[in-house]
Amino acid sequence: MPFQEIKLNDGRIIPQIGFGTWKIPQEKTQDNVLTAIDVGFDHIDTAQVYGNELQVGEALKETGLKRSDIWVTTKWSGVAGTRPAQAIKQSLEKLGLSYVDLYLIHSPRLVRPNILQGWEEMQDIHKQGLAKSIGVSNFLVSDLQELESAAITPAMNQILLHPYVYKQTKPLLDYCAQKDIKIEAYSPLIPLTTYPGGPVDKPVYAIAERLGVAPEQVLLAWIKSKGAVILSTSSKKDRLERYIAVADIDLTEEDVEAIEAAGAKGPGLARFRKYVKPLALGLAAQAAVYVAYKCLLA
Ligand SMILES: NC(=O)c1ccc[n+]([C@@H]2O[C@H](COP(=O)([O-])OP(=O)(O)OC[C@H]3O[C@@H](n4cnc5c(N)ncnc54)[C@H](O)[C@@H]3O)[C@@H](O)[C@H]2O)c1
Ligand SMILES: OCCc1c[nH]c2ccccc12
Repeated sequence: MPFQEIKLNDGRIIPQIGFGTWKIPQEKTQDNVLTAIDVGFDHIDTAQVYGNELQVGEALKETGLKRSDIWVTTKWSGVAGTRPAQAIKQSLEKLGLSYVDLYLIHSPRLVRPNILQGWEEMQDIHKQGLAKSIGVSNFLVSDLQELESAAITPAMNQILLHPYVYKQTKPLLDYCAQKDIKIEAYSPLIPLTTYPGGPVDKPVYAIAERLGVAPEQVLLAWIKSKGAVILSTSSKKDRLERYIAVADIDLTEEDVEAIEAAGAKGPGLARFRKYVKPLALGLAAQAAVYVAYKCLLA
């Protein structure tokens, strides 16, 4: 099955595979983005904190693509204490765009404990037309529940998704499906990049051999089977071509189940999740403020 047209809850259609730009050095970003577009990517994912929006913008300018032919996502990351209203203007300036397709709150840490208030700032950006769609990233069910009374339901939750975290993430996936919040899967290749030799390798390599494809393609096809948007990256053209070719790779139900059964035997969320829990320093600071307050009252 080719990549699906994923329809967001605001009616817009997002391409199912996107090229991620995290950790790409500024001096390589323009070239890497041009290569990605050259092999067929029409969706680029960046963020305020990646520090390469200017170079993404240069690449977009160089392609001469019509604005409607490319999907651009960026994120408010709270760099230098910026709030969304200021951050989006800076991002658009760097990207050389008048709007982004999708604007995300990069982490719930940026808006806790006043999640709804932070989201209302995103709604203002949407109202002004600076972002055609708005969403969140790394949000838990408890974070999303805070937004149930909001005027706009987030269109997207961009999250860590790979077979080692699937079972524990399933309640979040189910909640998002129920609220029509679509999922973007980041770091889908972690079983190969960070945890090679783990239990998922066996089914992934066996399926890859049977289908005559590469193991990374099997992992991306597994994400595709979940109806999520795939975010991946590489500086290598041949790898990017393989990612795009996942459009033509379909796993059987047995393949999907074998990958998930092996994933459930792996290390789970505690090993891989980074951008969700409150910062340890934040908690320590909160505790210190509380103690100081109690001392003042005493
Ligand atoms: N919202 C967030 O908090 C968040 C967090 C992480 C990533 N992201 C986004 O998602 C994008 C993709 O994330 P990622 O870079 O972690 O993705 P990923 O898991 O797809 O890893 C990509 C890496 O895997 C390597 N790779 C490909 N095939 C391989 C193989 N067979 N063996 C070993 N390595 C192989 C590639 O060369 C590349 O370096 C990012 O660039 C960013 O845009 C967002
Ligand atoms: O998106 C990639 C991971 C990441 C890098 N810096 C961050 C700041 C906030 C949330 C996530 C990230």
